[in-house]
Amino acid sequence: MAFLPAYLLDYLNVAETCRAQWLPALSVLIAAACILYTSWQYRKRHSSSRPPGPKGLPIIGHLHLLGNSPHKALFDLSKLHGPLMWLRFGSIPVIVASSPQAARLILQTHDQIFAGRPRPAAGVVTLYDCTDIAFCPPNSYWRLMRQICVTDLVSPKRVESFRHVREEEAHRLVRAIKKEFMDATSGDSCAELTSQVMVAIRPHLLQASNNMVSKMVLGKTLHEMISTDSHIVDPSLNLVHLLDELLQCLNIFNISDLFPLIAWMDIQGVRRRGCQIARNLNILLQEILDSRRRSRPCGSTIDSSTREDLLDLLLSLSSKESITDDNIKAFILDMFIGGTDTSAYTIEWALSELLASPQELKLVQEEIEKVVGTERMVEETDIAHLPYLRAIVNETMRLHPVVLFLIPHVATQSCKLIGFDVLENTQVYVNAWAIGRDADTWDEPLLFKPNRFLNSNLSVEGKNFELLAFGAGRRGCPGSLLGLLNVQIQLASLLQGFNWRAPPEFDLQEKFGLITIKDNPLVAMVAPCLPTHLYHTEGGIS
Ligand code: HEM
Repeated sequence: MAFLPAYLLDYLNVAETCRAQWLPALSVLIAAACILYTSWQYRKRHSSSRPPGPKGLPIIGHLHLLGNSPHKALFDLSKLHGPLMWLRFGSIPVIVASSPQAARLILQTHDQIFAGRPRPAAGVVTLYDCTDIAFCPPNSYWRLMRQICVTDLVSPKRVESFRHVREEEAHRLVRAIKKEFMDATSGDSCAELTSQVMVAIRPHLLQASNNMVSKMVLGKTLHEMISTDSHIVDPSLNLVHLLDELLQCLNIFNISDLFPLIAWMDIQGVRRRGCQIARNLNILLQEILDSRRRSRPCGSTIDSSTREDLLDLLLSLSSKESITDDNIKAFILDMFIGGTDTSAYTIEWALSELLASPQELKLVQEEIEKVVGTERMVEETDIAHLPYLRAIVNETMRLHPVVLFLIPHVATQSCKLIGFDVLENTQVYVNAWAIGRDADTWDEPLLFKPNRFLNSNLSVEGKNFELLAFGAGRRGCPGSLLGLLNVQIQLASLLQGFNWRAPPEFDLQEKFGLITIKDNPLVAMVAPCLPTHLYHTEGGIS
Protein backbone atom coordinates (compact mmCIF):
# COMPACT_ATOMS: atom_id res chain seq x y z
CA MET A 1 0.00 0.00 0.00
CA ALA A 2 2.93 2.25 0.70
CA PHE A 3 3.74 2.51 -2.97
CA LEU A 4 0.34 4.09 -3.82
CA PRO A 5 0.92 7.86 -4.06
CA ALA A 6 -1.02 10.16 -1.71
CA TYR A 7 -2.76 12.03 -4.54
CA LEU A 8 -4.22 8.76 -5.80
CA LEU A 9 -5.64 8.08 -2.37
CA ASP A 10 -7.09 11.60 -2.21
CA TYR A 11 -8.51 11.22 -5.69
CA LEU A 12 -10.18 8.05 -4.63
CA ASN A 13 -11.43 10.02 -1.67
CA VAL A 14 -11.55 7.08 0.60
CA ALA A 15 -11.99 7.29 4.31
CA GLU A 16 -9.08 5.99 6.42
CA THR A 17 -11.05 2.97 7.67
CA CYS A 18 -12.27 2.08 4.23
CA ARG A 19 -8.73 2.38 2.80
CA ALA A 20 -7.48 -0.08 5.36
CA GLN A 21 -10.02 -2.61 4.15
CA TRP A 22 -9.66 -2.59 0.39
CA LEU A 23 -6.35 -0.91 -0.31
CA PRO A 24 -4.31 -4.06 0.28
CA ALA A 25 -6.44 -5.85 -2.31
CA LEU A 26 -6.01 -2.95 -4.74
CA SER A 27 -2.23 -2.99 -4.21
CA VAL A 28 -2.07 -6.70 -4.93
CA LEU A 29 -4.18 -6.18 -8.05
CA ILE A 30 -1.93 -3.40 -9.33
CA ALA A 31 1.18 -5.44 -8.56
CA ALA A 32 -0.28 -8.46 -10.38
CA ALA A 33 -1.19 -6.28 -13.37
CA CYS A 34 2.39 -4.94 -13.46
CA ILE A 35 3.83 -8.49 -13.37
CA LEU A 36 1.45 -9.66 -16.10
CA TYR A 37 2.24 -6.62 -18.27
CA THR A 38 6.01 -7.10 -17.87
CA SER A 39 5.81 -10.81 -18.59
CA TRP A 40 3.57 -10.13 -21.62
CA GLN A 41 6.11 -7.61 -22.91
CA TYR A 42 8.91 -10.11 -22.24
CA ARG A 43 7.06 -12.89 -24.01
CA LYS A 44 6.22 -10.64 -26.95
CA ARG A 45 9.91 -9.81 -27.32
CA HIS A 46 11.21 -13.38 -27.00
CA SER A 47 8.54 -15.96 -27.80
CA SER A 48 8.62 -15.56 -31.56
CA SER A 49 12.32 -16.35 -31.71
CA ARG A 50 12.77 -19.06 -29.11
CA PRO A 51 12.66 -22.80 -29.95
CA PRO A 52 9.18 -24.34 -30.24
CA GLY A 53 7.50 -25.97 -27.27
CA PRO A 54 4.16 -26.83 -25.69
CA LYS A 55 1.89 -24.24 -24.09
CA GLY A 56 2.70 -23.69 -20.43
CA LEU A 57 0.69 -22.57 -17.41
CA PRO A 58 1.20 -19.41 -15.34
CA ILE A 59 3.68 -19.84 -12.46
CA ILE A 60 4.43 -23.57 -12.86
CA GLY A 61 5.24 -23.36 -16.58
CA HIS A 62 5.43 -26.94 -17.91
CA LEU A 63 5.97 -28.81 -14.64
CA HIS A 64 2.51 -30.38 -14.88
CA LEU A 65 3.54 -32.13 -18.11
CA LEU A 66 6.46 -34.03 -16.57
CA GLY A 67 4.67 -36.66 -14.47
CA ASN A 68 6.63 -39.43 -12.73
CA SER A 69 8.84 -40.11 -15.74
CA PRO A 70 9.99 -36.71 -17.09
CA HIS A 71 12.39 -38.38 -19.57
CA LYS A 72 9.49 -40.25 -21.22
CA ALA A 73 7.16 -37.23 -21.12
CA LEU A 74 9.81 -35.01 -22.74
CA PHE A 75 10.57 -37.69 -25.33
CA ASP A 76 6.87 -37.78 -26.29
CA LEU A 77 6.69 -33.98 -26.41
CA SER A 78 9.77 -33.86 -28.65
CA LYS A 79 7.89 -35.96 -31.19
CA LEU A 80 5.32 -33.14 -31.39
CA HIS A 81 7.53 -30.08 -31.04
CA GLY A 82 10.90 -31.18 -32.40
CA PRO A 83 14.30 -32.25 -31.01
CA LEU A 84 15.08 -28.77 -29.64
CA MET A 85 12.26 -27.63 -27.33
CA TRP A 86 11.75 -24.66 -25.07
CA LEU A 87 9.95 -25.11 -21.75
CA ARG A 88 9.77 -23.52 -18.34
CA PHE A 89 10.19 -25.49 -15.11
CA GLY A 90 8.75 -23.14 -12.47
CA SER A 91 10.56 -19.90 -13.19
CA ILE A 92 13.54 -21.57 -14.88
CA PRO A 93 13.71 -21.42 -18.69
CA VAL A 94 14.81 -24.78 -20.09
CA ILE A 95 15.87 -26.19 -23.45
CA VAL A 96 15.60 -29.93 -24.05
CA ALA A 97 17.76 -31.62 -26.71
CA SER A 98 16.35 -34.98 -27.85
CA SER A 99 18.30 -36.00 -30.96
CA PRO A 100 21.99 -36.63 -31.67
CA GLN A 101 22.06 -33.50 -33.89
CA ALA A 102 20.53 -31.30 -31.18
CA ALA A 103 22.97 -32.75 -28.60
CA ARG A 104 25.90 -32.02 -30.92
CA LEU A 105 24.79 -28.35 -31.11
CA ILE A 106 24.89 -28.06 -27.33
CA LEU A 107 27.88 -30.27 -26.49
CA GLN A 108 30.14 -29.51 -29.45
CA THR A 109 29.17 -26.53 -31.66
CA HIS A 110 28.28 -24.23 -28.73
CA ASP A 111 30.09 -26.25 -26.06
CA GLN A 112 31.80 -23.23 -24.51
CA ILE A 113 28.56 -21.26 -24.09
CA PHE A 114 26.68 -24.23 -22.58
CA ALA A 115 29.43 -25.23 -20.15
CA GLY A 116 27.67 -23.64 -17.16
CA ARG A 117 25.97 -25.60 -14.37
CA PRO A 118 23.00 -24.77 -12.14
CA ARG A 119 23.61 -24.23 -8.43
CA PRO A 120 21.18 -26.62 -6.73
CA ALA A 121 20.49 -25.68 -3.10
CA ALA A 122 21.54 -29.20 -2.02
CA GLY A 123 24.85 -28.84 -3.90
CA VAL A 124 25.54 -25.43 -2.40
CA VAL A 125 25.34 -26.78 1.15
CA THR A 126 26.82 -30.27 0.68
CA LEU A 127 29.43 -29.79 -2.06
CA TYR A 128 31.43 -26.97 -0.53
CA ASP A 129 29.42 -24.24 -2.25
CA CYS A 130 29.50 -26.20 -5.53
CA THR A 131 33.31 -26.19 -5.70
CA ASP A 132 33.36 -29.84 -6.73
CA ILE A 133 34.11 -30.44 -10.43
CA ALA A 134 30.58 -31.50 -11.41
CA PHE A 135 28.65 -28.43 -10.19
CA CYS A 136 31.39 -25.79 -10.39
CA PRO A 137 30.84 -22.94 -12.87
CA PRO A 138 33.33 -23.05 -15.76
CA ASN A 139 35.88 -20.71 -14.16
CA SER A 140 39.67 -20.96 -13.83
CA TYR A 141 39.39 -23.03 -10.63
CA TRP A 142 37.16 -25.60 -12.41
CA ARG A 143 39.64 -25.75 -15.32
CA LEU A 144 42.52 -26.43 -12.91
CA MET A 145 40.64 -29.15 -10.97
CA ARG A 146 39.35 -30.79 -14.13
CA GLN A 147 42.82 -30.76 -15.65
CA ILE A 148 44.30 -32.37 -12.53
CA CYS A 149 41.51 -34.94 -12.63
CA VAL A 150 42.04 -35.80 -16.30
CA THR A 151 45.84 -35.75 -16.42
CA ASP A 152 46.75 -37.04 -12.95
CA LEU A 153 43.87 -38.80 -11.23
CA VAL A 154 42.00 -40.74 -13.90
CA SER A 155 44.47 -40.65 -16.79
CA PRO A 156 44.75 -43.97 -18.68
CA LYS A 157 48.11 -44.63 -16.95
CA ARG A 158 46.72 -44.00 -13.47
CA VAL A 159 43.60 -46.06 -14.21
CA GLU A 160 45.83 -48.93 -15.34
CA SER A 161 47.81 -48.67 -12.08
CA PHE A 162 44.58 -49.49 -10.20
CA ARG A 163 43.76 -52.57 -12.30
CA HIS A 164 44.54 -54.90 -9.38
CA VAL A 165 41.94 -53.06 -7.25
CA ARG A 166 39.21 -53.53 -9.84
CA GLU A 167 40.04 -57.23 -10.30
CA GLU A 168 40.25 -57.88 -6.56
CA GLU A 169 36.89 -56.25 -5.93
CA ALA A 170 35.21 -57.97 -8.89
CA HIS A 171 36.37 -61.34 -7.58
CA ARG A 172 35.42 -60.42 -4.04
CA LEU A 173 31.93 -59.65 -5.38
CA VAL A 174 31.69 -63.15 -6.86
CA ARG A 175 32.81 -64.68 -3.56
CA ALA A 176 30.24 -62.66 -1.61
CA ILE A 177 27.38 -63.94 -3.78
CA LYS A 178 28.75 -67.48 -3.59
CA LYS A 179 28.77 -67.16 0.19
CA GLU A 180 25.12 -66.14 0.16
CA PHE A 181 24.39 -69.18 -1.99
CA MET A 182 26.24 -71.47 0.46
CA ASP A 183 24.46 -69.96 3.45
CA ALA A 184 21.11 -70.58 1.76
CA THR A 185 21.95 -74.20 0.91
CA SER A 186 23.58 -74.78 4.34
CA GLY A 187 26.93 -75.56 2.70
CA ASP A 188 25.62 -78.66 0.94
CA SER A 189 28.14 -79.26 -1.88
CA CYS A 190 25.67 -81.37 -3.91
CA ALA A 191 23.32 -78.39 -3.94
CA GLU A 192 25.86 -76.54 -6.08
CA LEU A 193 25.01 -78.86 -8.93
CA THR A 194 21.26 -78.93 -8.47
CA SER A 195 19.97 -75.74 -6.83
CA GLN A 196 19.47 -72.15 -7.73
CA VAL A 197 19.10 -69.62 -4.94
CA MET A 198 17.37 -66.23 -4.96
CA VAL A 199 19.90 -63.51 -4.23
CA ALA A 200 19.33 -59.75 -3.87
CA ILE A 201 22.03 -58.47 -6.21
CA ARG A 202 21.85 -54.69 -5.73
CA PRO A 203 23.50 -54.44 -2.27
CA HIS A 204 26.43 -56.54 -3.54
CA LEU A 205 26.90 -54.29 -6.58
CA LEU A 206 26.77 -51.10 -4.53
CA GLN A 207 29.25 -52.50 -2.04
CA ALA A 208 31.68 -53.60 -4.79
CA SER A 209 31.63 -50.23 -6.60
CA ASN A 210 31.96 -48.39 -3.32
CA ASN A 211 34.96 -50.53 -2.38
CA MET A 212 36.64 -49.91 -5.72
CA VAL A 213 36.35 -46.15 -5.49
CA SER A 214 37.30 -46.09 -1.83
CA LYS A 215 40.42 -48.21 -2.36
CA MET A 216 41.56 -46.01 -5.22
CA VAL A 217 40.92 -42.74 -3.42
CA LEU A 218 41.65 -43.60 0.21
CA GLY A 219 43.66 -46.84 -0.07
CA LYS A 220 41.09 -48.87 1.90
CA THR A 221 37.46 -49.80 1.74
CA LEU A 222 35.21 -47.62 3.90
CA HIS A 223 34.55 -50.60 6.18
CA GLU A 224 38.28 -51.25 6.64
CA MET A 225 38.71 -47.59 7.41
CA ILE A 226 36.01 -47.66 10.06
CA SER A 227 37.39 -50.80 11.72
CA THR A 228 41.12 -50.00 11.56
CA ASP A 229 41.35 -46.24 11.96
CA SER A 230 39.34 -46.13 15.15
CA HIS A 231 40.61 -42.66 16.05
CA ILE A 232 39.11 -41.35 12.83
CA VAL A 233 35.55 -42.10 13.47
CA ASP A 234 32.97 -40.78 15.82
CA PRO A 235 30.90 -43.99 16.00
CA SER A 236 27.70 -42.06 15.40
CA LEU A 237 29.01 -40.91 12.01
CA ASN A 238 29.02 -43.51 9.28
CA LEU A 239 30.61 -42.45 6.00
CA VAL A 240 28.72 -45.08 3.97
CA HIS A 241 25.35 -43.83 5.26
CA LEU A 242 26.30 -40.19 4.93
CA LEU A 243 27.30 -40.63 1.28
CA ASP A 244 24.03 -42.41 0.69
CA GLU A 245 22.08 -39.58 2.33
CA LEU A 246 24.04 -37.03 0.31
CA LEU A 247 22.97 -38.72 -2.94
CA GLN A 248 19.36 -38.85 -1.79
CA CYS A 249 19.52 -35.16 -0.96
CA LEU A 250 20.89 -34.28 -4.43
CA ASN A 251 18.23 -36.53 -5.96
CA ILE A 252 15.24 -34.60 -4.60
CA PHE A 253 13.30 -32.53 -7.16
CA ASN A 254 13.68 -29.39 -5.06
CA ILE A 255 11.01 -26.70 -5.36
CA SER A 256 13.53 -24.10 -4.15
CA ASP A 257 15.63 -24.70 -7.26
CA LEU A 258 12.64 -24.11 -9.54
CA PHE A 259 11.40 -20.99 -7.74
CA PRO A 260 14.52 -19.15 -6.54
CA LEU A 261 12.35 -16.28 -5.22
CA ILE A 262 10.93 -18.55 -2.51
CA ALA A 263 14.10 -20.62 -1.98
CA TRP A 264 14.47 -19.03 1.47
CA MET A 265 11.37 -20.95 2.61
CA ASP A 266 13.13 -24.31 2.00
CA ILE A 267 9.70 -25.92 1.67
CA GLN A 268 10.96 -29.53 1.51
CA GLY A 269 13.67 -28.98 4.10
CA VAL A 270 16.41 -29.94 1.62
CA ARG A 271 18.77 -27.17 2.68
CA ARG A 272 18.27 -27.98 6.37
CA ARG A 273 18.88 -31.69 5.81
CA GLY A 274 21.83 -30.96 3.50
CA CYS A 275 23.47 -28.73 6.14
CA GLN A 276 23.30 -31.56 8.67
CA ILE A 277 24.79 -34.10 6.23
CA ALA A 278 27.48 -31.61 5.14
CA ARG A 279 28.49 -30.90 8.75
CA ASN A 280 28.96 -34.60 9.53
CA LEU A 281 30.65 -35.40 6.23
CA ASN A 282 33.05 -32.53 6.73
CA ILE A 283 34.08 -33.80 10.18
CA LEU A 284 34.82 -37.26 8.80
CA LEU A 285 36.61 -36.12 5.65
CA GLN A 286 38.74 -33.63 7.56
CA GLU A 287 39.74 -36.36 10.01
CA ILE A 288 40.70 -38.59 7.08
CA LEU A 289 42.90 -35.82 5.66
CA ASP A 290 44.50 -35.00 9.02
CA SER A 291 45.13 -38.65 9.79
CA ARG A 292 46.82 -39.13 6.41
CA ARG A 293 49.02 -36.09 7.03
CA ARG A 294 50.01 -37.54 10.41
CA SER A 295 50.88 -40.95 9.00
CA ARG A 296 52.65 -39.68 5.87
CA PRO A 297 54.08 -36.22 6.60
CA CYS A 298 54.65 -33.94 3.62
CA GLY A 299 57.80 -34.89 1.68
CA SER A 300 58.00 -38.43 3.08
CA THR A 301 58.42 -41.07 0.41
CA ILE A 302 55.83 -43.78 0.03
CA ASP A 303 57.50 -47.18 0.40
CA SER A 304 56.64 -50.15 -1.78
CA SER A 305 54.41 -51.70 0.92
CA THR A 306 52.11 -48.67 0.81
CA ARG A 307 50.75 -48.00 -2.63
CA GLU A 308 50.09 -44.38 -3.53
CA ASP A 309 46.37 -43.61 -3.65
CA LEU A 310 44.58 -40.55 -5.03
CA LEU A 311 44.50 -38.83 -1.63
CA ASP A 312 48.34 -38.99 -1.47
CA LEU A 313 48.45 -37.50 -4.92
CA LEU A 314 45.98 -34.72 -4.11
CA LEU A 315 47.83 -33.81 -0.91
CA SER A 316 51.14 -33.60 -2.74
CA LEU A 317 49.58 -31.54 -5.56
CA SER A 318 47.85 -29.24 -3.08
CA SER A 319 51.11 -27.70 -1.90
CA LYS A 320 52.09 -26.83 -5.50
CA GLU A 321 48.73 -25.72 -6.85
CA SER A 322 47.25 -23.87 -3.86
CA ILE A 323 44.42 -26.35 -3.51
CA THR A 324 42.67 -26.11 -0.14
CA ASP A 325 41.45 -28.93 2.10
CA ASP A 326 37.87 -28.07 1.15
CA ASN A 327 38.78 -28.48 -2.54
CA ILE A 328 40.23 -31.94 -1.82
CA LYS A 329 37.16 -32.96 0.19
CA ALA A 330 34.86 -31.76 -2.63
CA PHE A 331 36.87 -33.85 -5.08
CA ILE A 332 36.63 -36.95 -2.86
CA LEU A 333 32.84 -36.50 -2.82
CA ASP A 334 32.82 -36.22 -6.63
CA MET A 335 34.67 -39.52 -6.93
CA PHE A 336 32.19 -41.29 -4.64
CA ILE A 337 29.10 -39.67 -6.18
CA GLY A 338 30.40 -40.02 -9.75
CA GLY A 339 31.95 -43.44 -9.54
CA THR A 340 29.83 -45.59 -7.23
CA ASP A 341 26.12 -45.66 -8.03
CA THR A 342 26.60 -44.99 -11.74
CA SER A 343 28.63 -48.19 -12.17
CA ALA A 344 26.53 -50.34 -9.82
CA TYR A 345 23.20 -49.41 -11.41
CA THR A 346 24.57 -49.83 -14.95
CA ILE A 347 25.61 -53.40 -14.05
CA GLU A 348 22.20 -54.02 -12.51
CA TRP A 349 20.55 -52.89 -15.78
CA ALA A 350 22.89 -55.10 -17.86
CA LEU A 351 22.12 -58.18 -15.76
CA SER A 352 18.40 -57.40 -15.84
CA GLU A 353 18.34 -57.06 -19.63
CA LEU A 354 20.26 -60.34 -19.92
CA LEU A 355 17.79 -62.11 -17.63
CA ALA A 356 15.01 -60.83 -19.87
CA SER A 357 16.88 -62.13 -22.99
CA PRO A 358 18.17 -65.64 -22.15
CA GLN A 359 19.63 -66.14 -25.67
CA GLU A 360 21.90 -63.10 -25.20
CA LEU A 361 22.87 -64.38 -21.76
CA LYS A 362 23.83 -67.74 -23.22
CA LEU A 363 25.89 -66.15 -26.02
CA VAL A 364 27.93 -63.96 -23.71
CA GLN A 365 28.56 -66.78 -21.21
CA GLU A 366 29.74 -69.00 -24.05
CA GLU A 367 32.09 -66.25 -25.20
CA ILE A 368 33.60 -65.90 -21.72
CA GLU A 369 33.99 -69.65 -21.35
CA LYS A 370 35.68 -69.91 -24.75
CA VAL A 371 38.12 -67.05 -24.11
CA VAL A 372 38.85 -67.46 -20.38
CA GLY A 373 37.92 -71.07 -19.65
CA THR A 374 36.87 -72.37 -16.24
CA GLU A 375 40.22 -72.75 -14.51
CA ARG A 376 40.82 -69.12 -13.64
CA MET A 377 38.77 -65.99 -13.08
CA VAL A 378 38.35 -63.45 -15.86
CA GLU A 379 40.86 -60.58 -15.81
CA GLU A 380 40.79 -57.11 -17.27
CA THR A 381 43.21 -58.03 -20.07
CA ASP A 382 40.59 -60.54 -21.28
CA ILE A 383 38.06 -57.79 -21.96
CA ALA A 384 39.77 -56.85 -25.25
CA HIS A 385 38.98 -60.40 -26.44
CA LEU A 386 35.33 -60.30 -25.33
CA PRO A 387 33.53 -58.28 -28.04
CA TYR A 388 30.08 -59.58 -27.12
CA LEU A 389 30.52 -58.54 -23.49
CA ARG A 390 31.58 -55.04 -24.61
CA ALA A 391 28.59 -54.90 -26.97
CA ILE A 392 26.28 -55.79 -24.08
CA VAL A 393 27.67 -52.93 -21.99
CA ASN A 394 27.21 -50.48 -24.90
CA GLU A 395 23.67 -51.69 -25.54
CA THR A 396 22.84 -51.36 -21.82
CA MET A 397 24.17 -47.79 -21.79
CA ARG A 398 22.13 -46.99 -24.91
CA LEU A 399 18.85 -48.12 -23.34
CA HIS A 400 19.66 -47.20 -19.75
CA PRO A 401 22.02 -44.20 -19.52
CA VAL A 402 21.74 -43.88 -15.75
CA VAL A 403 22.36 -40.09 -15.72
CA LEU A 404 19.71 -39.70 -18.37
CA PHE A 405 19.54 -35.89 -18.64
CA LEU A 406 23.32 -35.65 -18.06
CA ILE A 407 24.04 -33.08 -15.35
CA PRO A 408 22.03 -30.04 -16.52
CA HIS A 409 24.10 -27.53 -18.49
CA VAL A 410 23.47 -23.75 -18.33
CA ALA A 411 23.91 -21.07 -21.02
CA THR A 412 26.63 -18.74 -19.73
CA GLN A 413 25.55 -16.03 -22.21
CA SER A 414 22.69 -15.37 -24.62
CA CYS A 415 23.16 -16.89 -28.05
CA LYS A 416 21.49 -18.00 -31.28
CA LEU A 417 20.89 -21.73 -31.73
CA ILE A 418 20.02 -22.60 -35.35
CA GLY A 419 18.28 -19.26 -35.63
CA PHE A 420 16.49 -19.45 -32.26
CA ASP A 421 17.22 -17.13 -29.35
CA VAL A 422 18.50 -18.68 -26.14
CA LEU A 423 18.86 -16.38 -23.17
CA GLU A 424 21.67 -16.39 -20.63
CA ASN A 425 20.97 -18.73 -17.65
CA THR A 426 18.67 -21.01 -19.65
CA GLN A 427 19.18 -24.58 -18.39
CA VAL A 428 19.81 -27.34 -20.92
CA TYR A 429 18.65 -30.92 -20.49
CA VAL A 430 20.18 -33.35 -22.99
CA ASN A 431 17.79 -36.32 -23.01
CA ALA A 432 20.31 -39.17 -23.43
CA TRP A 433 17.51 -41.67 -22.79
CA ALA A 434 15.49 -40.32 -25.75
CA ILE A 435 18.58 -40.17 -27.97
CA GLY A 436 19.23 -43.87 -27.28
CA ARG A 437 15.72 -44.57 -28.59
CA ASP A 438 15.85 -42.24 -31.59
CA ALA A 439 14.14 -44.14 -34.43
CA ASP A 440 16.15 -42.22 -37.08
CA THR A 441 19.38 -43.47 -35.54
CA TRP A 442 18.66 -46.96 -34.27
CA ASP A 443 17.10 -49.94 -36.00
CA GLU A 444 14.38 -51.41 -33.71
CA PRO A 445 15.37 -48.96 -30.98
CA LEU A 446 13.30 -50.50 -28.18
CA LEU A 447 14.85 -53.98 -28.47
CA PHE A 448 17.91 -55.12 -26.53
CA LYS A 449 20.14 -56.15 -29.44
CA PRO A 450 23.82 -56.10 -28.44
CA ASN A 451 24.95 -57.41 -31.82
CA ARG A 452 24.18 -53.99 -33.34
CA PHE A 453 27.54 -52.96 -31.81
CA LEU A 454 29.58 -55.92 -33.06
CA ASN A 455 30.69 -54.36 -36.34
CA SER A 456 30.28 -50.76 -35.30
CA ASN A 457 32.76 -48.03 -34.42
CA LEU A 458 30.30 -46.32 -32.08
CA SER A 459 31.72 -45.73 -28.63
CA VAL A 460 30.07 -44.66 -25.38
CA GLU A 461 33.01 -42.54 -24.31
CA GLY A 462 31.73 -39.19 -25.59
CA LYS A 463 32.87 -39.37 -29.22
CA ASN A 464 29.44 -40.17 -30.66
CA PHE A 465 26.37 -38.07 -29.98
CA GLU A 466 24.12 -41.11 -30.52
CA LEU A 467 25.44 -42.61 -27.27
CA LEU A 468 25.66 -40.15 -24.42
CA ALA A 469 25.81 -42.25 -21.25
CA PHE A 470 28.95 -40.29 -20.24
CA GLY A 471 27.94 -36.97 -21.84
CA ALA A 472 30.41 -35.29 -24.21
CA GLY A 473 32.47 -32.14 -24.68
CA ARG A 474 34.19 -30.05 -22.04
CA ARG A 475 31.74 -31.11 -19.28
CA GLY A 476 31.71 -34.77 -20.38
CA CYS A 477 32.53 -37.39 -17.74
CA PRO A 478 36.28 -37.39 -16.98
CA GLY A 479 35.94 -40.85 -15.36
CA SER A 480 34.47 -42.61 -18.40
CA LEU A 481 37.39 -45.00 -18.89
CA LEU A 482 37.43 -45.94 -15.23
CA GLY A 483 33.62 -46.28 -15.11
CA LEU A 484 33.57 -48.46 -18.19
CA LEU A 485 36.32 -50.76 -16.89
CA ASN A 486 34.53 -51.11 -13.53
CA VAL A 487 31.33 -52.13 -15.27
CA GLN A 488 33.01 -54.53 -17.70
CA ILE A 489 35.14 -56.45 -15.19
CA GLN A 490 32.35 -56.82 -12.63
CA LEU A 491 29.81 -57.91 -15.22
CA ALA A 492 32.25 -60.38 -16.80
CA SER A 493 33.10 -61.87 -13.39
CA LEU A 494 29.42 -62.30 -12.46
CA LEU A 495 28.57 -63.89 -15.79
CA GLN A 496 31.53 -66.25 -15.53
CA GLY A 497 30.87 -67.16 -11.91
CA PHE A 498 27.19 -68.10 -12.00
CA ASN A 499 24.32 -69.47 -13.99
CA TRP A 500 21.53 -66.91 -13.91
CA ARG A 501 17.79 -67.08 -14.24
CA ALA A 502 15.04 -64.48 -13.79
CA PRO A 503 12.77 -65.03 -10.77
CA PRO A 504 9.04 -65.57 -11.45
CA GLU A 505 8.20 -61.92 -10.66
CA PHE A 506 10.45 -59.87 -12.91
CA ASP A 507 10.19 -56.53 -14.70
CA LEU A 508 12.31 -53.74 -16.14
CA GLN A 509 10.41 -50.76 -14.66
CA GLU A 510 12.44 -47.58 -14.15
CA LYS A 511 12.43 -45.14 -11.26
CA PHE A 512 13.39 -41.64 -12.38
CA GLY A 513 16.04 -39.66 -10.50
CA LEU A 514 19.39 -37.90 -10.88
CA ILE A 515 20.48 -41.52 -11.34
CA THR A 516 17.68 -43.54 -12.89
CA ILE A 517 17.51 -47.02 -11.44
CA LYS A 518 15.50 -50.18 -11.77
CA ASP A 519 12.39 -49.58 -9.65
CA ASN A 520 12.35 -53.09 -8.15
CA PRO A 521 15.88 -53.96 -7.04
CA LEU A 522 17.23 -56.93 -8.98
CA VAL A 523 16.71 -60.29 -7.30
CA ALA A 524 17.98 -63.23 -9.38
CA MET A 525 18.19 -67.01 -9.20
CA VAL A 526 21.89 -67.91 -9.18
CA ALA A 527 23.94 -71.10 -9.07
CA PRO A 528 27.75 -71.23 -9.02
CA CYS A 529 29.24 -72.79 -12.16
CA LEU A 530 33.02 -72.73 -11.66
CA PRO A 531 35.25 -75.23 -9.80
CA THR A 532 34.77 -74.71 -6.06
CA HIS A 533 38.38 -73.71 -5.31
CA LEU A 534 38.08 -70.60 -7.50
CA TYR A 535 35.51 -69.13 -5.11
CA HIS A 536 37.34 -69.85 -1.91
CA THR A 537 40.55 -67.89 -2.17
CA GLU A 538 41.92 -64.94 -3.97
CA GLY A 539 43.97 -67.56 -5.84
CA GLY A 540 41.32 -67.35 -8.51
CA ILE A 541 43.26 -64.32 -9.60
CA SER A 542 46.43 -65.37 -11.36
C1 HEM B 1 29.43 -46.00 -15.37
C2 HEM B 1 29.99 -45.00 -14.75
C3 HEM B 1 29.73 -43.53 -15.01
C4 HEM B 1 28.73 -42.92 -15.71
C5 HEM B 1 27.56 -43.56 -16.44
C6 HEM B 1 28.98 -41.48 -15.64
C7 HEM B 1 28.19 -40.52 -16.26
C8 HEM B 1 28.44 -39.16 -16.21
C9 HEM B 1 27.65 -38.16 -16.87
C10 HEM B 1 26.45 -38.42 -17.76
C11 HEM B 1 28.17 -36.95 -16.56
C12 HEM B 1 27.63 -35.57 -17.00
C13 HEM B 1 28.23 -35.15 -18.31
C14 HEM B 1 27.66 -33.83 -18.79
O1 HEM B 1 27.01 -33.13 -18.03
O2 HEM B 1 27.85 -33.50 -19.96
C15 HEM B 1 29.28 -37.17 -15.69
C16 HEM B 1 30.07 -36.17 -15.15
C17 HEM B 1 31.09 -36.40 -14.26
N1 HEM B 1 31.58 -37.62 -13.85
FE1 HEM B 1 30.91 -39.43 -14.47
N2 HEM B 1 30.09 -41.26 -14.88
C18 HEM B 1 30.60 -42.48 -14.49
C19 HEM B 1 31.74 -42.70 -13.75
C20 HEM B 1 32.52 -41.72 -13.19
C21 HEM B 1 33.70 -41.95 -12.41
C22 HEM B 1 34.32 -43.32 -12.12
C23 HEM B 1 34.15 -40.74 -12.01
C24 HEM B 1 35.37 -40.47 -11.17
C25 HEM B 1 36.33 -39.72 -11.57
C26 HEM B 1 33.25 -39.73 -12.54
C27 HEM B 1 33.37 -38.37 -12.32
C28 HEM B 1 32.60 -37.41 -12.95
C29 HEM B 1 32.79 -35.97 -12.77
C30 HEM B 1 33.82 -35.30 -11.86
C31 HEM B 1 31.85 -35.34 -13.61
C32 HEM B 1 31.64 -33.83 -13.78
C33 HEM B 1 32.46 -33.31 -14.94
C34 HEM B 1 32.32 -31.81 -15.14
O3 HEM B 1 31.27 -31.25 -14.84
O4 HEM B 1 33.29 -31.17 -15.59
N3 HEM B 1 32.28 -40.37 -13.25
N4 HEM B 1 29.44 -38.52 -15.50
